[in-house]
Amino acid sequence: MGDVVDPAFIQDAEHRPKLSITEDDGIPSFDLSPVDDPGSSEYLLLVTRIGKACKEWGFFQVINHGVPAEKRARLDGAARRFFEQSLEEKRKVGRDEKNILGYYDSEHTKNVRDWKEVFDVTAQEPTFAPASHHPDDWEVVQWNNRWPEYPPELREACEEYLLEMEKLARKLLELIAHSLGLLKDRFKGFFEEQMSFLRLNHYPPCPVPHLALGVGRHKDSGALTILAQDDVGGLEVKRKTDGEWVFVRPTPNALIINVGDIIQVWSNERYESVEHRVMLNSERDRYSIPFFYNPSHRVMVEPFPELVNDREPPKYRAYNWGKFVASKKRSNLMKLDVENIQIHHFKVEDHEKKQ
Ligand SMILES: O=C(O)CCC(=O)C(=O)O
Ligand SMILES: [Fe+2]
Repeated sequence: MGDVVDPAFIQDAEHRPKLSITEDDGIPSFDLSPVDDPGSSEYLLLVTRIGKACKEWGFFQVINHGVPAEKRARLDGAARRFFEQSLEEKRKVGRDEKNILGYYDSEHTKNVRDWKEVFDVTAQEPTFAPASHHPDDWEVVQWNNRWPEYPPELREACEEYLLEMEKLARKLLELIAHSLGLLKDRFKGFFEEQMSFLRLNHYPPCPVPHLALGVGRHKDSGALTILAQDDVGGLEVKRKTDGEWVFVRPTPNALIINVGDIIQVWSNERYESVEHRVMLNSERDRYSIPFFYNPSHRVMVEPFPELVNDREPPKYRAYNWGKFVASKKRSNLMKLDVENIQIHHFKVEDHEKKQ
């Protein structure tokens, strides 16, 4: 990315990272092996702990999650080989307005450019999505994956890893449903015709890690994210108790889970989607692979009636997931100088609530 740093990458002073890192015990960590034995006391304990972590942190880490290490290693290797190529090669599978998937290197978060390059792969081929953000336009388009010639194993590595991610996401949502007192399969129907996707992230070394970020502070807008990070580290989570940015120490083969905005709305804010960001460093390349578990574009996202009552009326109005994504993509692509669409735009204000 050159020696002279493009000002587009520079964060406002208040959002710049502190390079000395804050570590407390960090986000909670769980062994997921009891998941295959529902009804056992270990399973119930896990449900309680996951509920607590979702409430207190919005983030947790899991080990013994059932995703085979060799599948992760294979994808990691393929991702590194893909990003090693020249920009010209990578741009052959570059994203544009029509083709939303594939490679790009100029994402902005809150209008500051992220120091990273990515390759996006959809979980369901094809993925159906609204053609536009216009509320009256119900035309649906298809998103298809773009596969580069090199490395040839990338496609299969993504496809087999995606199946593992879906399996794990379903299990995690069952645990989360239990923890909210909902039926185990309460979330399931929303993910038929899902809009989930896998993102391969590469953060090159940065000459100004004190001024720029790999990903600026943000919340994930989908339901659930499952993140694999390498051993370099850089992810920071905003601690709910005091707003401090807390470093997420890399743990070999662990996966990091966070609840997204959709779970915040579904749960009527019992659980909150938490801000996070990615710090850079001047020496090492960092790679990470988030899987974003997203429902069908048809889904109207709103608080579950089971979690709403007279004392806790719905905190959000229903919104359509597909249109939400379409509005977000539009403002990202056009770099509109307005705030991106956010769930708080659907928030029921206090004065609108029934007394
Ligand atoms: O790379 C990471 O550790 C996190 C990336 C992330 O938060 C995102 O892509 O939404
Ligand atoms: Fe994120």
